[in-house]
Amino acid sequence: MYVVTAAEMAEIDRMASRDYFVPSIVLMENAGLRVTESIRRYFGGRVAGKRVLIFAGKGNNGGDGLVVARHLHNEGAEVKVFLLARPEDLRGDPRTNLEIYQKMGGKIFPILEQSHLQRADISLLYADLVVDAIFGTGFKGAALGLTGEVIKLINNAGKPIVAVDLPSGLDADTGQVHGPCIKATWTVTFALPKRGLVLEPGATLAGELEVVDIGIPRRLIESRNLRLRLLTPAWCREQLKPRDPSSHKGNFGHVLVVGGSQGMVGAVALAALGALRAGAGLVTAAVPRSLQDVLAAKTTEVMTRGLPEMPGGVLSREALPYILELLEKCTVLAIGPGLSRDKTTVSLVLELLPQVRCPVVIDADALNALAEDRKYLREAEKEAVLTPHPGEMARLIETTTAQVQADRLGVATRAAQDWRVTVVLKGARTIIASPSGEAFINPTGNPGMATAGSGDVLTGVVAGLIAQGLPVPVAAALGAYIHGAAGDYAARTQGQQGLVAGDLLNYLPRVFRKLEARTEKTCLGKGLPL
Ligand SMILES: NC(=O)C1=CN([C@@H]2O[C@H](COP(=O)(O)OP(=O)(O)OC[C@H]3O[C@@H](n4cnc5c(N)ncnc54)[C@H](O)[C@@H]3O)[C@@H](O)[C@H]2O)[C@H](O)CC1
Ligand SMILES: [K+]
Repeated sequence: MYVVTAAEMAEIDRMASRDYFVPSIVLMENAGLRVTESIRRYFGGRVAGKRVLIFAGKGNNGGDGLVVARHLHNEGAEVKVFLLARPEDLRGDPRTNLEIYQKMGGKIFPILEQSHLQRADISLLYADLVVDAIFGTGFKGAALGLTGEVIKLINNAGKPIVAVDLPSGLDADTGQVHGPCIKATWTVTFALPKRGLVLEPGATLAGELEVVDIGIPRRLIESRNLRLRLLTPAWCREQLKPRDPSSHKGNFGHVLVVGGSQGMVGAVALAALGALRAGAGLVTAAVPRSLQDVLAAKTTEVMTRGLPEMPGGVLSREALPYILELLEKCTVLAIGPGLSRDKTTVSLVLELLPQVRCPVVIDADALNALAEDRKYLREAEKEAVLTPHPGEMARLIETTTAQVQADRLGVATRAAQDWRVTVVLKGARTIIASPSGEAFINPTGNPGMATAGSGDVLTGVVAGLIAQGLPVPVAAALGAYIHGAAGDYAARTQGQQGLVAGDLLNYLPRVFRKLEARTEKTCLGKGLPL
């Protein structure tokens, strides 16, 4: 499902009217009807007698709200519209809908000064539902003054809130807030999700996300060369091909995992088992020689190799020829889990990577090695996936973690295009950016996954999918979705607090089964329904 900026949505809106002759008031009517339908479902099919407050701004978002008011009024709901503008300030479609609603006897209450807040406050006490139609994609900056007061009043009333198109106060493009913002129970957004609805904190402020069709021609949307998508079960299912009955393990690739150091062999085990759980045919894990037996004991199905090491149990430069020889039989390399930041290991990584001829997944301490010398990133021809968390990303681009988090999408897409790699910027709503400029936002995952080893499992899953022949950016996006969905599954079954990385390995097969079963309805924002 494509995700758009406010400007992209406005352009699509304009073209729907200008080039496809869809009158804007028809789009507004459809938008209002879809919100009304959602509200009717929320009330179990009947709105008669329900007390619904609609807070409307002066723009088209407010216009949508007036359409909702009209239909709910017609169906017998007790509707009050609080208008955050003078009626004469409304123009065009919003004005038309205001006049229709008033003509039908609908009630309008102005909120133009502090004294008007009291009536709103009292009405909120008795409300069954609040409709937020104050601001949509036209919002900029921060909701100050009276408007900010109204948003806080609504949030503090403790009533269910449905946001029209966007929670008011949210930046439609970044998902950031710079002032008061509606905390919606759910959001009904039109045509396509806006970026701010699928990036934190916007994704949380939006509540459950419902994307509704308002009659914008599909051909128009497809003609827009949109580059950002929200990962959905439907998209993931399309990437998973059923297995040929005559397949054998050689058909599903061979992953080589290189990593480990004294005290950090578990990371390699998690990555190697993640690759197997993702469906790789064979997995070899190569670690410092003194750790090989420990690793073998932890990973029955994984082939293990001991490599030359330094005192203290880190890989030495002598490991290079051994790794290159192992790579001759492998389809993909995953390097980094548990490697350590020892300077010998750093020089090994920097010498090895330019010689790797197969796709490579670079994680953890291998990323930190690249932060010491970006020559490989800048110059080498490669098929690589980098899987940094925000701190590793900050080191790679020599900035702060806060700056990475302030523009996750921009940072990931720029790095992917500058270095011609696929970047998986981990964190809430992982971003997957490809060298071609295409990007994905992953809606699955939860804070329970902020636990040691979770990233190692992801590294293995991505490598395991590449091993089976998926294009590198697709494997990275699919891997992120499935990894997060396994975490959602685990959290729903056993809670977030006690979740450990090994649990993800146990839930991966169930996520694949649900996707393969092709029975899942498409859902947004909350991973796979269970
Ligand atoms: N295809 C579609 O998606 C359709 C969308 N519709 C709705 O239209 C809005 C966008 O409408 P627009 O008039 O451009 O903007 P808003 O309604 O969001 O109103 C903004 C309004 O408020 C003023 N404003 C902006 N920032 C601030 C601020 N910080 N403080 C105070 N006031 C502010 C600004 O001047 C505008 O006047 C979209 O979200 C949908 O709900 C169509 O109805 C149907 C098709
Ligand atoms: K709104």
